[in-house]
Amino acid sequence: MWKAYDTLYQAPAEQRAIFDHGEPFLPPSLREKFFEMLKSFPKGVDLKDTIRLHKFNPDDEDRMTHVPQECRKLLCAYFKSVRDLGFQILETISESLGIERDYFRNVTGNNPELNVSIHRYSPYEDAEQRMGLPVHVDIDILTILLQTDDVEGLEVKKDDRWVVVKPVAGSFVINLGEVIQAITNGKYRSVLHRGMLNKDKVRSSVACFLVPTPDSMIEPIPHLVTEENPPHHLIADWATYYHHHFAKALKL
Ligand SMILES: O=C(O)CCC(=O)C(=O)O
Ligand SMILES: [Fe+2]
Repeated sequence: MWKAYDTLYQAPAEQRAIFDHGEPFLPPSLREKFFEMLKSFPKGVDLKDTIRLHKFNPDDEDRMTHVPQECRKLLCAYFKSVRDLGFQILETISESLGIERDYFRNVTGNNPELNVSIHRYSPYEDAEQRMGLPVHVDIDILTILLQTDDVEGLEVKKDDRWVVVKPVAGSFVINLGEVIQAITNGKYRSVLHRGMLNKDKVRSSVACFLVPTPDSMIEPIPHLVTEENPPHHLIADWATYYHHHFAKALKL
């Protein structure tokens, strides 16, 4: 994957403009408001560059003519494996809940498409302004994250403290997204996290997001809803849920 990363980042601006979705994966109606909000973010935000592949279907290599030819095969092979790993983890979670193995995959529309964020965090001296990616939870089903082996930066909130997720060579970080939390009615929780800059090294990460199809209903598994534990989240199709999430985040 790192070879493909280099190819993507070395691509000339005109070519990058074609394959890079550019802005975050937002509902179109909220884009303007989001960009306004971005202006108020701390300076450190400018020190992260992100290439975004939106609705990336690794089964569709032949139709991927916008992606640099030299890394097309590699990207498809990598994201196919990563998607499979994600589906396997979902099956394991299903087993732990006593539901059919392919429950999550089915209720989220069996989506072959992924969203991908390929981050490059530049080094930054000023310790006060080190954040590259602001605090958030992933608004997807599940995220499979590859990070540079030897540079720390990812932090998760645990018991009101920020804890560094130390890179382990040859491993992925798995983040549960808000969709898992909604479907399991809080039994599995998504975690607050952020991406910090390093004082003297570049840090890179590749986040692969499993997402529902727009018309999938996001609703809790019936046996996880009780009188004491009513539904925690909005029950709606994914397009509505997604819009609602960002509207709330942007305080609309
Ligand atoms: O760079 C990282 O380690 C975090 C990336 C991330 O959280 C995201 O893209 O949602
Ligand atoms: Fe994230």
